[in-house]
Amino acid sequence: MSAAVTPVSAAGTQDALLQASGVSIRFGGLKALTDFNLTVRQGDLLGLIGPNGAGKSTAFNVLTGVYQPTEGEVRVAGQRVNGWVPHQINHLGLARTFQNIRLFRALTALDNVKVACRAQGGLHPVRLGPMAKAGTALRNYRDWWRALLLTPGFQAEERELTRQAEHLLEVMGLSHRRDEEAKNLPYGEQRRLEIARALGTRPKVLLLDEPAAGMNTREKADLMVLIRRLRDEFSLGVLVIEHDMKLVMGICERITVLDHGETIARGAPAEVRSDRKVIEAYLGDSYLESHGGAA
Ligand SMILES: Nc1ncnc2c1ncn2[C@@H]1O[C@H](COP(=O)(O)OP(=O)(O)OP(=O)(O)O)[C@@H](O)[C@H]1O
Repeated sequence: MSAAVTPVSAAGTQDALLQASGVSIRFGGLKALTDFNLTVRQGDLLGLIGPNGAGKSTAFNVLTGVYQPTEGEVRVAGQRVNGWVPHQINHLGLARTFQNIRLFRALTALDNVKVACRAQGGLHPVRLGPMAKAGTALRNYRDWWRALLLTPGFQAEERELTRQAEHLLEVMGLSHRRDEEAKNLPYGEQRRLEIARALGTRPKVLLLDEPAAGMNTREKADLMVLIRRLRDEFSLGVLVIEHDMKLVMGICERITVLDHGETIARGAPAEVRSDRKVIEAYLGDSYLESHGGAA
């Protein structure tokens, strides 16, 4: 099914948690993403695939405020976020993991998640007026003293943050790593810790950039089950970039395929994997042969 056959529907935009409309971005002469459209709603489990350099990570970076679109619009929870920076967009309920793991390597697994849980309690300084900024500064000053004096209120908050972080470690199967430094965890567990940390910010939409990279077959199979469980348990919309076709085709209900920044196909896994353009640009005929032919 081609992208032209299934345009993004304008219907139901109110319940869209994340929406990209006509998003393009250029780096000098290179159009890294052209007229990109995507809608994520609660309960969605969507995939974004394509060959190396197709624009997948660029799409994530535009959606999360790392890059600003040259054209088009990004909305999170109905709010236009063009010009916003990543932590502001995160506060609206969008969290992500990275292709190259970005944990606080010298912090324990627990503290990595606690940092995220704590950050969610903060404000959006860039959007605040002078009065609100002064209020934030005062609050920071007060919090600094509370932490220094270990007031009962501070200790109660700490206990609650620890409880939340421990729960997320448990969900991600990492309780046994609670007090280990992130850098000492096996690669697959570091990837799961990144997801736990993203969940710490209490997102409504979770973007996973190659979550199975570097995992063995068993870990990938477990991850498939886990991603579905997270979607259901945390009432999320999930968007996954992944090169492992078994994983993408196995869990995603709809898939968008990019090539040279253009959306060349969009649809259910069965439609996408039998699309001639997708086979030519990405899957290759060997994929077809090993998966019993195409339409
Ligand atoms: N900051 C940047 N400046 C210049 N060019 C960039 C920048 N970021 C990405 N690009 C270019 O945009 C294109 C898309 O890159 P992107 O990383 O999004 O691809 P990808 O689909 O994620 O690839 P991969 O599967 O290898 O991660 C590439 O040609 C890349 O070199």
